[in-house]
Amino acid sequence: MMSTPSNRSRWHQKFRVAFTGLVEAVRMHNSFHVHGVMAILVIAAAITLNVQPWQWCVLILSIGGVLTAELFNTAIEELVRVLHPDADPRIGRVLDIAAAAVLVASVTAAIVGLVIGYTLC
Ligand SMILES: Nc1ncnc2c1ncn2[C@@H]1O[C@H](COP(=O)(O)OP(=O)(O)OP(=O)(O)O)[C@@H](O)[C@H]1O
Repeated sequence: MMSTPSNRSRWHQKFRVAFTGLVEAVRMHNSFHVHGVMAILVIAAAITLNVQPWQWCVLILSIGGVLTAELFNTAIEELVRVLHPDADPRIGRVLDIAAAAVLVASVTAAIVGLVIGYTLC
């Protein structure tokens, strides 16, 4: 299919709103700073240990998984703040489950990093 100027501007708009969302999430939530520092440390270790291309892929997928989980968690938190700012145990459960998704992604990523690090030492 031909890429028309209107298609291109629609895609440009999609990238623009997604990038704006990313910047907003990082600006408003400190958790991203922690994940960012961890990601930089992992990338620095991977460069120092001269990891294989497939190991790079696994590490990048793990980092992406954590950041994606944190973005969904942040989106749910922001939605709750707008739609239901009052305390409610049912809302609390939803937020706890979203936080659990970040925990699972982070622990999995840490195990992946440890396994790759162990095989290289
Ligand atoms: N409206 C609410 N009703 C019930 N419990 C809530 C509500 N808002 C927050 N909580 C409880 O507080 C916990 C922390 O929620 P909060 O949205 O403050 O995340 P946070 O600690 O600020 O996370 P982050 O650092 O990612 O912003 C939730 O997991 C939930 O248990």
